[in-house]
Amino acid sequence: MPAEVRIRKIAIAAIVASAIVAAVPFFVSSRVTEGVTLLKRAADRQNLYIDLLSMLRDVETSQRGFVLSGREAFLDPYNVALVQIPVLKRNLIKGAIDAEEREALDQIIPLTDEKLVNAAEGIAARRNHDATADSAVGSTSLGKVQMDKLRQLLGQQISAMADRRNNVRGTLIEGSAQVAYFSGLAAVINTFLLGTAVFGGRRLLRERAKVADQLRAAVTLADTRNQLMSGSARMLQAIQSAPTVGDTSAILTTCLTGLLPGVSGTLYLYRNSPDVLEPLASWGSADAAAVPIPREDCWALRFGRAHDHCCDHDLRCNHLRSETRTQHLCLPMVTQGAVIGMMSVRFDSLSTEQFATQRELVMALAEQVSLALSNVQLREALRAQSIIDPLTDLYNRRFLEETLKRELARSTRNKSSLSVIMFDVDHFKHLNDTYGHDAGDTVLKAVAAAAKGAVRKADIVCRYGGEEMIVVMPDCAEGMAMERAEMIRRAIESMRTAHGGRDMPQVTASFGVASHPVFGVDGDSLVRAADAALYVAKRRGRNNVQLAVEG
Ligand SMILES: Nc1nc2c(ncn2[C@@H]2O[C@H](COP(=O)(O)OP(=O)(O)OP(=O)(O)O)[C@@H](O)[C@H]2O)c(=O)[nH]1
Repeated sequence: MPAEVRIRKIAIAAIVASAIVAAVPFFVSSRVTEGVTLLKRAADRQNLYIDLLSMLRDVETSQRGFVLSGREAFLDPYNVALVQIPVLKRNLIKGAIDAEEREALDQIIPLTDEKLVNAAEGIAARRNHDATADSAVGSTSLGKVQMDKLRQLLGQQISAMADRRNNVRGTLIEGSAQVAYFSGLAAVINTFLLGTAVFGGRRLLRERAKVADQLRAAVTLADTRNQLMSGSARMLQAIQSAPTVGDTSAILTTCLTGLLPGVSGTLYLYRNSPDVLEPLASWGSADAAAVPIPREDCWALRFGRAHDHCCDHDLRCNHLRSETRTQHLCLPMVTQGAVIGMMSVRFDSLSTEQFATQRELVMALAEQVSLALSNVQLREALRAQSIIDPLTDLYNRRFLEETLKRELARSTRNKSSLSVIMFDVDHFKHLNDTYGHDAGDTVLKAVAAAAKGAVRKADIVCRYGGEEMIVVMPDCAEGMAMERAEMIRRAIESMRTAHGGRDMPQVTASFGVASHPVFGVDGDSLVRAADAALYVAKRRGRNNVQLAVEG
């Protein structure tokens, strides 16, 4: 039964029961009221009988005093009684309580009248004769007999009224006890019903508050999930658009801090070695200067599955040895069956419920981030393959052409200079023919490395084709380019190589230098000018640097 219906039923029962219980004392108390009226009536009647008796005594005493003394003053109480007794009689007759009393009154009233007549006769006789007149004395004697009878009858009524009062008083005490009992009972029952209704109401309110809390929590959870979904979608989109894996570092730090409140961590990737994890990004309160960690330092990578560090009994990874007792999770980052890295996560002061939710979220995010990062890695690799010459590790000709075009445009825009150095290994055919093609390859690699080592970071060293190489030097005028070419020449001349356990002979190279805009305004004309200068260098005995001729 729904709680509301239950409460409504209890409330109706409480109202009905209170009405019934309240009516009981009312009925009981009406009986008490009736008893009080009876009590008062019995008391009034008792007083009437007492008064009548008292008046009759006055009549008796007055009469006797007057008969004996003949003094009128003795008749004062008699005269008062003559006025009062008729009133008393009327009241007694009018208010007779029951047949029994009426029967008694039937004796008392006539006897009272007779007594008054007797007294009047005695008094009259005394007035007419002297004090010793027989009639006066005789009436006094009769009066005494009458008085004795009246005293007896009135005494009986006074006692009867006293008994009646006692009975009514007993009934009243009993009624009061009943009123007290029922009032107490009513109070107890009402308190119980009221308590039940209040308790039920409170329970209902609590249940309602609980449901409201659950609803609020569900809405908050849905909001949080929506925010998470849109936040993680934004992060993944940003990762996908990053040109290199290195560029995803800042994206991960920013986005993961926002997406995972109360969670800190570091994301590691295998980059240059399959045995060493290199930190890519840290977020939250994790150490931003995380260091590379050997693969075997992490149990998650050894087991190939998520590894929790929740209590002292969990195996603790070496890379977490300095961490105190917070909850940790190490998570291999797997994509298409291959482990590309590891996420080490710390949960800062989360409740058990929050921990479970955040852990689930971290697992889901790690999976998505793994996929996105592996896409970036793949794209980076493909891109590198398409622009990097696999033998010398220099940029290839395609990249050179693109770069030259872009750099020339920038140079024109900025009105800055740009130089191109073209160089070619001398007598390379002879070296190939003498030591073999593989030995030639070794020398080419060494020449490329020497050239790269002799130029600035901003300069772009490319393999133009065969044993020909070009260096594009942005913001570099011809004088500086000549110097730089000379440095490369000396670096090649002084390098020592070996192949197949045999020392290779010293190699040299010839150089042609051309600068923009003096020797050419576009890439082709600039390269042609450098090539022409290189040709001059070859003709002038090789192993030298020549500046292009203004054309
Ligand atoms: N080992 C090797 N040889 C290459 C490669 N590319 C081109 N060559 C060779 O480089 C040689 C270039 O020879 P040439 O153009 O005659 O020039 P050279 O022998 O260096 O003579 P000069 O340039 O006049 O000093 C050819 O024998 C090519 O086969 C390469 O990738 N590896």
